[in-house]
Amino acid sequence: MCGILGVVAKTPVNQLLYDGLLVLQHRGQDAAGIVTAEASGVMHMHKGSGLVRDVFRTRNMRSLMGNVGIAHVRYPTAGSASNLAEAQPFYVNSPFGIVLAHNGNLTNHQQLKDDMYRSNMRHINTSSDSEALLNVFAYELQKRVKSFELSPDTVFEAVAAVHKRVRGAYAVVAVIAGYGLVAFRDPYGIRPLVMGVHPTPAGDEYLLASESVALDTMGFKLERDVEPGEAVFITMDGQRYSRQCADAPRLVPCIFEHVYFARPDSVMDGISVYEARLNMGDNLADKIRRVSPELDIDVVIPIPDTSRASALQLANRLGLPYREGFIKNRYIGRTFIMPGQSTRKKSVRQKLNPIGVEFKGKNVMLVDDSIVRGTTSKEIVLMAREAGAQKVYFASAAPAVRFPHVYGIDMPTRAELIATGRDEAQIAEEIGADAVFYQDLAALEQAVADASGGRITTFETSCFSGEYVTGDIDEAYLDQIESRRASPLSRDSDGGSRLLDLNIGVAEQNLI
Ligand SMILES: O=P(O)(O)OC[C@H]1O[C@H](OP(=O)(O)OP(=O)(O)O)[C@H](O)[C@@H]1O
Ligand SMILES: NC(=O)CC[C@H](N)C(=O)O
Ligand SMILES: [Mg+2]
Repeated sequence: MCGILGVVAKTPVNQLLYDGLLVLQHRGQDAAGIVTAEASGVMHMHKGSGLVRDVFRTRNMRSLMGNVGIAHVRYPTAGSASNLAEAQPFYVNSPFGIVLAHNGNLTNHQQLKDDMYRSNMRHINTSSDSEALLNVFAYELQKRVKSFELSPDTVFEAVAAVHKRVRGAYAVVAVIAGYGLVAFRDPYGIRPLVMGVHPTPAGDEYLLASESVALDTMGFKLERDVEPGEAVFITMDGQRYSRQCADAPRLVPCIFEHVYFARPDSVMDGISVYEARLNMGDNLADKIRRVSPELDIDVVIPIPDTSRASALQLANRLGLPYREGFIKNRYIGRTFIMPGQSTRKKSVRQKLNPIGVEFKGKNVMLVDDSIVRGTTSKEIVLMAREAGAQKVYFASAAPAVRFPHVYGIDMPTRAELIATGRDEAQIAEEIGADAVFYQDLAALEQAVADASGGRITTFETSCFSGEYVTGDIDEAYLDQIESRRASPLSRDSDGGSRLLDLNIGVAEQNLI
């Protein structure tokens, strides 16, 4: 998952975008970038590999001038990890000059890349699907612009054309130099995008973000979500226009945002992530009581951070004590979104350390939000036993992850998933637990639907169900992404910093 921001303000936006990226850091730790735009049309970019605080220095911030801008934190799903050439935003110089930041993953990006080259004579220089997306948008806009007068209608027609050509998940913010900010969301609204307003004496300012937490902390009031298929165009001087650009939009948001990705203090599509997680805890408790009414649990312990809300509620519902048995090193990032299995494995032990007294001689119920590769659960169960636990049960607030995720979460091969080819008893054995309990999919959907007040009942659940909402994913597609990933030339080895871009600042540590 990535985090995106787009802003049209009345004063310089460099600090606001930097601060906003810091609150979206949990959505991507691989690279970060900001582009600001001046009314004259001049744009400034700085991006680099690593965490937000490592990419931007004071001197870089000073060069980011302008009252309009976009920003991105990357967690790669296409192309390769730690490849500076794929850090976002991307830039293309025609028409007008456009920069774009994308959260999601396009399922037809190879096709798009070919079409761009063969039919539209546009060169895509990286393996990033987002660069392809930018070029599709630029091409469709160029086809429609007649002069230097760019009307909202033309922008919306270009977005409508993008919806027709592009498949998969995309929440997008872009700046058209000298004209304004464009934001749009795919016709299923798989990835989130919220819009906030900040009134000033000089007029309203607008901030679009992946999560509402960025609006809260920047002093913007959450106004609404960008609708699935909708595009919003805000001119440099703050005139706002919006239009539905998809033929058959239908909100089917990604349920994994609520399970793991988003911060609990965010509200997306009107759903409080925190409330959804509390409901998951309730439903998981009911399942445990139903399938193992005699289970002898002394204490419920969360695997920090993400499972805390669900674990707390599960303990309440079962009438059991809840204890913080693992202390998290706050300086280690999220392990699931780190590239490379060996880094992830090492990080679990660096990140979490048990408090002996909570384990010694006890039967513990460990609760996590999800078990994906099993990296965390295997280490944690072992740590609980080493700390003296008698029995170790493990509960997951999400169902077993059995299918690749193709819409912006990096879990593409079935071979990597611990649940592949194993039932619950075998998974328990694999992670060394006495028993494993998974949430049922219907109960997970119910938990999130309840948090929406019953307004939203369908979710993108493919990694649990194998049903892909965009309708273009079949066995052959999954086999193809799996074989590409398994090949020695894929991902990290794609390497090389083929950086062709706006005259930008690049974090210096990457210029070796
Ligand atoms: O089965 P796995 O492949 O290990 O993946 C699942 C684990 O990874 C995530 O934690 P992460 O450390 O990324 O973030 P958190 O601190 O927000 O829980 C998630 O919360 C699970 O704990
Ligand atoms: N996680 C995401 O949203 C990734 C965006 C884009 N597919 C990339 O790999 O850069
Ligand atoms: Mg975790």
